[in-house]
Amino acid sequence: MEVARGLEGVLFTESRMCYIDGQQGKLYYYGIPIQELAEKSSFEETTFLLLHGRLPRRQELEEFSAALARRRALPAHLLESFKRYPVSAHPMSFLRTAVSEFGMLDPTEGDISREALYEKGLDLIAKFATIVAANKRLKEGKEPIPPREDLSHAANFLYMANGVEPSPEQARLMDAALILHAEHGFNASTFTAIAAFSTETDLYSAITAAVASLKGPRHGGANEAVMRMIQEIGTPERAREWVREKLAKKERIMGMGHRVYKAFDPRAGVLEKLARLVAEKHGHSKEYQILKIVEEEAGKVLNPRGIYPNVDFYSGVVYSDLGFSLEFFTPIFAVARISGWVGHILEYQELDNRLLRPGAKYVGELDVPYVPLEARE
Ligand SMILES: CC(=O)SCCNC(=O)CCNC(=O)[C@H](O)C(C)(C)COP(=O)(O)OP(=O)(O)OC[C@H]1O[C@@H](n2cnc3c(N)ncnc32)[C@H](O)[C@@H]1OP(=O)(O)O
Ligand SMILES: O=C([O-])CC(=O)C(=O)O
Repeated sequence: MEVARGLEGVLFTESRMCYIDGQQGKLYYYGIPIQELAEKSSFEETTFLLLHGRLPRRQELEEFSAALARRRALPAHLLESFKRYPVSAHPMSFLRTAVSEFGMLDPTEGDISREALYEKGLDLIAKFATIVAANKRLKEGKEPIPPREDLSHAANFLYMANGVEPSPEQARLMDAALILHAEHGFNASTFTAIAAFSTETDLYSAITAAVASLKGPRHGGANEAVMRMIQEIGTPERAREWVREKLAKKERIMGMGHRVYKAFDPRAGVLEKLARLVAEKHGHSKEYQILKIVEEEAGKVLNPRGIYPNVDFYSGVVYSDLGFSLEFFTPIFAVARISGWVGHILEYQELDNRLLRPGAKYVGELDVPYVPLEARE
């Protein structure tokens, strides 16, 4: 049997949730093009789609949105614990620990019946935003702000994070970003969640594992790395030379390249437009200009090899504009992706539900004699 390095090209299950055409740069959630969802949908509606496989009717959407809103507040015990987490911790470590601790507070933690999974999933989807916003406030030396039920998920997230009600335009930007990041097939973190869940572990454990996987700079952590790259480059004038030097040293340009897309990631296309909008309107033009030059200069070498900007390339410019420092970029990704993780766990349990256990080609020796300790060289 051939080794599929990095599991590339391996199909391990079926799914209806997401279709990616990597050659054409197209993405669909349950068959709906991502651009349409980003423009017309809301995080709540897209989450309903990911959990139910279809768009909600008006009343269903109202009830679903209200159910999420009711679940936003965190238990007092968890809020107290947050104050004892190290302030210096990375927000992804904070989130990973918070999800794990939240699981310990659930007396029915291990119930993985479909109904329980759905309810616990809704709880996590609602609470991720509250956890990340509370962490932001604590890092800023301020008290966490309790959620409001009268705001949309995106608007309430910004309200809790920044302490002021966002403008409709800001809420719309956050909504679009959350929709764009909500789902992407069997990326590393979703696969991690499924691998964990396939052992019939509890939902919190599977999601804790997924958060841990998203943190890595080859995956969700790349959005933070892109902003660090912008800071290192410093000025648009330096960008071309920086890229040439980087590529000459065979180093990677963060936010570019993808296992599946060999064309422009359609999400990066939408985010580029949003980043341009905030650059023109609100003065993040330096960051945006640097990215445009990096995209062009690196593209000369990388585009012919099928390497283009991915979802993590332009998102940070939008998040900065919404008041977040770079350490919070990956947690914002998680606030969105939790919907995809929960959706996939529900789907996997229904469609497949088999233990994941790949193999490796053995390349070691056999029947190696056991040498007693005294006799070893
Ligand atoms: C939400 C997301 O997870 S999107 C991805 C976020 N990650 C990043 O932006 C990090 C930068 N990108 C990368 O590291 C890669 O493109 C990955 C890990 C995302 C996907 O790569 P893979 O499909 O596994 O390809 P692999 O790592 O084998 O690279 C193939 C070749 O392309 C090159 N390459 C891939 N990405 C880049 C890049 N960003 N810059 C420069 N070269 C690159 C590699 O150096 C390698 O070259 P070689 O064949 O000469 O050794
Ligand atoms: O699909 C992947 O491998 C990574 C990605 O873009 C995502 O998780 O959004």
